[in-house]
Amino acid sequence: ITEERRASIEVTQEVLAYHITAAEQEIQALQEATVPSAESLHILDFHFSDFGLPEDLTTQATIRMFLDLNLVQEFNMDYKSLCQWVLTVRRGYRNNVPYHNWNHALSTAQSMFAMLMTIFSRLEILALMIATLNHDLDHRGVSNSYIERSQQPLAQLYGHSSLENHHYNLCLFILNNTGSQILSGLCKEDHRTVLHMIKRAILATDLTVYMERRSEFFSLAKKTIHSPHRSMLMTASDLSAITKPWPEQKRIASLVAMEFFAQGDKEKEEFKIKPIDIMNRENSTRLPYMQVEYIDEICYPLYKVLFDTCSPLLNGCKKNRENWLHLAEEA
Ligand SMILES: CCCOc1ccc(S(=O)(=O)N2CCN(C)CC2)cc1-c1nc(CC)cc(=O)[nH]1
Ligand SMILES: [Zn+2]
Repeated sequence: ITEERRASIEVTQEVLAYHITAAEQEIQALQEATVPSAESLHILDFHFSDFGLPEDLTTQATIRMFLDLNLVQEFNMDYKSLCQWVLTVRRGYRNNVPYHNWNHALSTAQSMFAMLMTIFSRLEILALMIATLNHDLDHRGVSNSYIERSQQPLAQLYGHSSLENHHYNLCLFILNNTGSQILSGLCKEDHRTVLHMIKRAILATDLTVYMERRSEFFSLAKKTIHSPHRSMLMTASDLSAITKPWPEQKRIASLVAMEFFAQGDKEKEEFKIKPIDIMNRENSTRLPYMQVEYIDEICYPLYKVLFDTCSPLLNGCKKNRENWLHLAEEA
């Protein structure tokens, strides 16, 4: 695309980054709040759900994770900047999208937090906590293939993994924004390293990339089980809803279905095509069966190789397979 086209799209991103900057009084409220403990927020539990958690507690839970991972002290983060950064990241998600919203970002980060508190280098922990919170920023509730097929600006700018590149770019804008530069305390070397780790981690959440590379992971992971790829931890956190207690998994699956079917509707009316199976609302009776396939093809192999021991994530995933299979047989 032409230079001015690129520039105008980047300006739009800059304007967006400006608009999502948190307001002064909500920054102060968060700054002055007494942040509840990890125990009282249940954020160390693998079965954690943020369903029903009031908005301001979701931002306090994020602050709590950064505090308990000792990231604030160790990387000399200015506390007010951290508050503005969390609030701005939260505003970077669209609350009219059923699944890829702030709740999904927080639950992805909480899964990573629970895994980290129980496996890593300090810089990696910093990178992974920032990456999980920012990994779906400004998601539009449609897939990369939809964006590429409908020639949206993002596709012209990035070509592949358009969404993930956009999520990373916004993450970078917020980290560079005046007042939310939580990495300003790092030395040049660490700063460069952590940005590189964040980029790799966010780009790794593109499920098609995970599907392409997983044979490499699985063979490799066998030998180096103790240093799983950061990107595998990202996917394990991103998909962790499949490991949650059945009521939570059912609730989240219906949000995923809502978003997929909305895209299917858009494809029907805009492209006059029949959407792929999983986005076609006429197939909603096949949902339990699709979830069993999703678990068998994507989730189970991942949790199996990451946590060969019977971990809560692996067990949660196994249990939900049984639940979906039971529903699929009833249908
Ligand atoms: C619940 C509505 C149906 O949900 C699905 C249906 C099919 C498949 S799939 O494995 O066949 N596959 C995945 C890769 N795509 C490229 C092709 C389709 C996955 C899901 C699903 N995805 C997520 C992650 C967003 C969460 C979730 O709970 N379920
Ligand atoms: Zn995600």
